[in-house]
Amino acid sequence: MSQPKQQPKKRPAMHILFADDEKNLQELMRSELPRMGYSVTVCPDGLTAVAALEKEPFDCLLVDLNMPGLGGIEVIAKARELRPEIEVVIMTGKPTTETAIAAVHYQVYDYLTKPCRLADMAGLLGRVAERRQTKRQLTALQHRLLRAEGDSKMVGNAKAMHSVRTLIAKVAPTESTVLVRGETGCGKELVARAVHDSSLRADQPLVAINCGALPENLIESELFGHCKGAFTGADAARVGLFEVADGGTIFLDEIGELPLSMQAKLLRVLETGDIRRLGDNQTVHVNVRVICATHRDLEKMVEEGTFREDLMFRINAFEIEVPPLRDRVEDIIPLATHLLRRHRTDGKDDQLFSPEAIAELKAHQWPGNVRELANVIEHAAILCDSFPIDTGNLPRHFGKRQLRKELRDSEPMSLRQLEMVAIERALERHDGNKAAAAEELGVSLKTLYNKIAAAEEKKQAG
Ligand SMILES: Nc1ncnc2c1ncn2[C@@H]1O[C@H](COP(=O)(O)OP(=O)(O)OP(=O)(O)O)[C@@H](O)[C@H]1O
Repeated sequence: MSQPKQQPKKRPAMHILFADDEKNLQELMRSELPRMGYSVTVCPDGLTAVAALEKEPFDCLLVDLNMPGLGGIEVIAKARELRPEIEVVIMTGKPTTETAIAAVHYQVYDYLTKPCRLADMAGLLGRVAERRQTKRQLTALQHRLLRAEGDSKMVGNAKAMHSVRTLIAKVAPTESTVLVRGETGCGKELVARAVHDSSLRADQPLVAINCGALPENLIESELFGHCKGAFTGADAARVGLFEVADGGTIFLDEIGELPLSMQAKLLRVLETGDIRRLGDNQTVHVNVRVICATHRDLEKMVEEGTFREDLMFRINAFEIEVPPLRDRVEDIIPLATHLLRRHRTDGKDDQLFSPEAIAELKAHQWPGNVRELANVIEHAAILCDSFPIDTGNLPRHFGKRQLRKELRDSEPMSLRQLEMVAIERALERHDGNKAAAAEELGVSLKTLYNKIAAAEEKKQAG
């Protein structure tokens, strides 16, 4: 006969540490808290509570302030030290200013005045549990984001990136609006994050929005929010991203894609700091630092009448130009290694790519910059069973596409001429460094010298 399936044991919604010297309350909590769906450890005094905190983690500390020996505030101070993530709820007979100040200091979530009704306690603990759940979800989301987008670490030491790093360091601690320019996928958002992370607002939110990704009618409500009923479909009020970013930074990516009507509204907000939710006639003042980015030629757009000149002057007070990846060839392999680590942890850093794969990666022109490199590396990480990654693991036709396009667009050439084009390109990319060019081309330094000498001879002869 088959055994009836055992139901998996339901995990309690929270593990609570209850500390109070009143015996009848201890008994009550021992029976009532599990009935509310929580597990509980009951302690009769402060010292026992601290010992329990040292032994195991808890979600919530429910603590009486007036206990003999170690008082509630001391227990809370110790809890913050041992378990910084714990939520604290105070129980007190008569709240005083001192306890209120201590509560703020130790980030106490809320308090219950004794004698309290069980229903009030259940309501409060329900809110604490929700808060724990939200925090857990936030951590999970941050983890997913980290896997998808990587951390904010800027990899690469190429000379072309030195001025970018210097500019970030200079502008970050100021309140200046920053315009990050550069081709698509070259790391503009990463630069914006670096500015925010090194600024005085680093512990406040950085909110990013892609101005090109939303239809015109949605972007205003996304940026400034709306009231209930402001337009068809606005079933509930919504806070805009400027309000979410209050105290922090807003990153307006692809600012060049912002429709003209929105440009005027954005300019007003940048000048006054006042925003108005759609459908509202009240304004709200926000304190937000603005960083914009674009791959478009804003000056040309101004000439063509598609971008407001006054807005351009407002946002380009300080510019950072991120160089394309093809101008920092020496960063390609360190970047590829860094990007590969998003997917694979095995293999030694210096044995992840074969010399041929390295040559192909370095020779590619990377029109999609680091984002394109990230995609190529993700593809290779999936295909490669064991390291090193070889050319066969790179996407099909990778590297050849660019050459084919150049060949299509060029005059007819001999093979020797074609070889020289490749050599000249490699030398250009490596600032004339022949050893680096030879490595990229997959030939020895001697062969490279021979080929250059032969080409010179031919030129002089004819
Ligand atoms: N120097 C770098 N070091 C590490 N990772 C980088 C670097 N530059 C770019 N990346 C990574 O490449 C990807 C693209 O970068 P990012 O989104 O910052 O580019 P972007 O210029 O803002 O792109 P778009 O033009 O599409 O908005 C991201 O995953 C980012 O983490």
